[in-house]
Amino acid sequence: MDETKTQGFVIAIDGPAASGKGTLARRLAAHYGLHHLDTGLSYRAVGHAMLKAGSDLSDEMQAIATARDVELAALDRDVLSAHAVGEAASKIAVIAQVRRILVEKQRAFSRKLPGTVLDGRDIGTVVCPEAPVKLYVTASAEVRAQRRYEEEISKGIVADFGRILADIKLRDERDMDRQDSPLKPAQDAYLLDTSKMSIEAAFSAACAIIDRVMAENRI
Ligand SMILES: Nc1ncnc2c1ncn2[C@@H]1O[C@H](COP(=O)(O)OP(=O)(O)OP(=O)(O)O)[C@@H](O)[C@H]1O
Ligand SMILES: Nc1ccn([C@@H]2O[C@H](COP(=O)(O)O)[C@@H](O)[C@H]2O)c(=O)n1
Repeated sequence: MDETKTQGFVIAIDGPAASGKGTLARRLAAHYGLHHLDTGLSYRAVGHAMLKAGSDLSDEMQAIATARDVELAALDRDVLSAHAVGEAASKIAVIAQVRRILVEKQRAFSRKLPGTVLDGRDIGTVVCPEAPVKLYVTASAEVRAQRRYEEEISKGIVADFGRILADIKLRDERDMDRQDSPLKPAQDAYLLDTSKMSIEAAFSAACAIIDRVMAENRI
């Protein structure tokens, strides 16, 4: 990585819920020595604060004010990982002004040197459309539900596969069908269907793409 550059190298990763984009983003950031931001946590922070305050999730003014207070450096994965918080996040994520506020903060983060990995739903399309590497990570709804089910079981949570699958399908619908910044692959994104790939295989496939782009662009 060239440390004299003023614009960092950005890897943009998008994909639906439980597709493995966060796992991949963290591994890639560690491997390439880049900063990582899970942008889903910023939407979760708004949802969490609204739930905690007992606010109606459709109260746009309250959601907008809450989004202004979000500090990316203070996002706590453990606090924000609850299922109900994810649901709340996807509801407030349809509010255009909330998105504008969070996207500005995410863009500022993306400029960190020597570079960044951001994962979310609109990184390649809206937050960092100029990113030299865009990955769209996906897997079938059934595979994603199975992974989430195993994750919950491993944490000692009583899990119900049917409920998880139904929630994943509902979340996909909400994220893909919203008017503002719907989840979709950027035109120049590399598609990574990990339905039949291990975490290791997905990581190797992503590295092969990134190494090629870096070599082509002499990065
Ligand atoms: N290729 C894979 N094979 C098997 N399990 C995987 C794979 N990728 C990720 N997982 C597991 O699937 C679960 C979901 O992965 P992860 O949290 O990275 O998804 P995500 O897309 O970031 O989800 P969300 O958008 O809901 O935050 C985790 O338990 C993770 O360990
Ligand atoms: N760039 C993003 C990231 C997330 N969202 C919304 O937040 C919800 C929670 O995200 P997780 O990745 O933590 O599951 C998600 O369902 C989206 O509605 C978003 O809109 N844009």
